[in-house]
Amino acid sequence: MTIVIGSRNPAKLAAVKEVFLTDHVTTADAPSLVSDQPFSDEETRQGAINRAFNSLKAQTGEIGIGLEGGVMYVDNGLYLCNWGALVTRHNNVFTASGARVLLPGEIDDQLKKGIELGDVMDEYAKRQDVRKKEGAIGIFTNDHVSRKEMFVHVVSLLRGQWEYWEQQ
Ligand SMILES: O=P(O)(O)OP(=O)(O)OP(=O)(O)OC[C@H]1O[C@@H](n2cnc3c(O)ncnc32)[C@H](O)[C@@H]1O
Ligand SMILES: [Mg+2]
Repeated sequence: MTIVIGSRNPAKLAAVKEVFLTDHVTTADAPSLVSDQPFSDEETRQGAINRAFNSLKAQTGEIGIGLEGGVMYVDNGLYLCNWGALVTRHNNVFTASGARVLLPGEIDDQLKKGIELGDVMDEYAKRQDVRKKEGAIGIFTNDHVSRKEMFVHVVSLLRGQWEYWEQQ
């Protein structure tokens, strides 16, 4: 079985390989068709769904997976939010979201200026490619949960739903 993932981000790729216990994962340039920095649950989820559909259009495979990172407000606090979508060749869609953590006000201020979280995090943490490694979630949880681990949970939720509804 070949899985197509709509991203070349290594944290996302590693999560899919770990959950599906396979190296038959190909990466595709799959547009999310939402903002580079989604700002709500709805927009982030839609980005994941679009990436999943577009990855199966770009390359042949049994399932397409889209993983999208975004942020959202709860009251006045800006939280990290992440969504995943799994699409089958019959166009059935399964979705799931990831853990949320609060981002500090100064990150919120930078994002309001239109800078992407990935770039803001490198500057804030004085590290490079945070988005491909521990992620903002790793920084703000003192490395207890990495971006890959967070996506492992999301992809497990996708795989489990797909098995429940289609593999029995
Ligand atoms: O190559 P793609 O798959 O697009 O990977 P990406 O790192 O850009 O990730 P997303 O598009 O899913 O996320 C949208 C933006 O939010 C950033 N982002 C989301 N979650 C993050 C995290 O945990 N740490 C750092 N940046 C994050 C990301 O770098 C982008 O600027
Ligand atoms: Mg991106």
